[in-house]
Amino acid sequence: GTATWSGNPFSGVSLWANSYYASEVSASAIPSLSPAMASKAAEVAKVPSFMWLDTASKVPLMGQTLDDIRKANQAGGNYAGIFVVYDLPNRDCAAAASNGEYSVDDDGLDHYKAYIDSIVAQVTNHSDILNILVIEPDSLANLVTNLNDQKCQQGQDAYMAGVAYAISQLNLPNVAMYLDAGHAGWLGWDANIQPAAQLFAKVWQQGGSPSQVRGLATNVANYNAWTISSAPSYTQGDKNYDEKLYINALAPMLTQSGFPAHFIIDTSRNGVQPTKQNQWGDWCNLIGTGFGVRPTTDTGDPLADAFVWVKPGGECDGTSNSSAPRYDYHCASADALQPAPQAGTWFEAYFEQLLTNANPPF
Ligand SMILES: O=[N+]([O-])c1ccc(O[C@@H]2O[C@H](CO)[C@@H](O[C@@H]3O[C@H](CO)[C@@H](O[C@@H]4O[C@H](CO)[C@@H](O)[C@H](O)[C@H]4O)[C@H](O)[C@H]3O)[C@H](O)[C@H]2O)cc1
Ligand SMILES: [Mg+2]
Repeated sequence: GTATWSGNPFSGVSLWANSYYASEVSASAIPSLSPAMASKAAEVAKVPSFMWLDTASKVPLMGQTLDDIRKANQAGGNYAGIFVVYDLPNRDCAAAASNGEYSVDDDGLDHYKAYIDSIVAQVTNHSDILNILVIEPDSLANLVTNLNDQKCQQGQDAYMAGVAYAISQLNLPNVAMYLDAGHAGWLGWDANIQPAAQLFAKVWQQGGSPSQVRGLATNVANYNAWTISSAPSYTQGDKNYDEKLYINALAPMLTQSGFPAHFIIDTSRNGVQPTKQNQWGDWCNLIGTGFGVRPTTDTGDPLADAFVWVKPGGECDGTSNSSAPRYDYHCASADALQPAPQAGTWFEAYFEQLLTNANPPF
């Protein structure tokens, strides 16, 4: 029958650890590790992390993953698929490291709609499986703080229309969605948080106030604590200096704007607190980080549906090679691990850093 959800979509399901990430670990990590570390690495591959659909050509891989899940569920499992929708035109507009395949200058919004349609087809062909989706990391957050950046300014309408299209088309019984909401260090500031709440509510309403949007995802591909006893120095006076403070400040503003939201928080790389950031805005391949709390619904906060691993630990944030395409200077900063390959490709030294520093340990 059709998979459905109500309340917390994470309650009562197991999350799927996809074979794409497991193959990255087994191909690139295991062979170069000591036997002791190799067996720990094999454990990491079993932790469910989100699969990023960062090109249209990745969508068939979503189908293969859903086929794997179907087999496991027919064998008695109750697995949900976990995917990131991530292909807006002018993607990652304020940075260079994760720019995508589509541009507003080249019919990007039409290409994006076709990309969304292909995801809808996969979800529809697997209506027996629950899909939990994070929608477009860094997109709306960039519209809050970076409209001074030309690529963000030019992409603004496509971001709004693209996200509205995505949530209206994916408003299906076997889908639960969380819009990306940056993180405490990005939007938690007094100057940013209210405009952010209004923007999230506006996009949700422009998408038809879809029932299958459960709320927002925070800290995606970032390193903030869920909760920390005192404000680290790099938080520079932002009263929302961790993700728990951020979502508890944001939630009532969203409700006031007519958007009742719950949250998921990316804990894949926040195991070491405080971080070693020189600046809170240092987002690329941060040194000294570790895998954080494993995915769970046991968050201790009614606003937080789950801690999840959205960023697959070991996949790079961006190249440190200044002569390479998509080079972003943040990836050559003093607190960024170098040398680093292209965004999304395997970064073995980073994986080993995360594993060595994991908290809780493997
Ligand atoms: O003292 N004060 O009162 C005060 C007030 C306001 C201040 O300004 C705030 O400062 C913040 C930094 O502290 C800025 O936050 C950074 O913004 C960047 C985008 O511009 C984000 O980068 C993205 O990160 C993603 C992964 O998270 C990457 O996937 C993506 O590629 C990458 O582009 C950083 O995370 C995020 O930390 C805010 O914009 C800025 O408004 C500062 C001080
Ligand atoms: Mg990125």
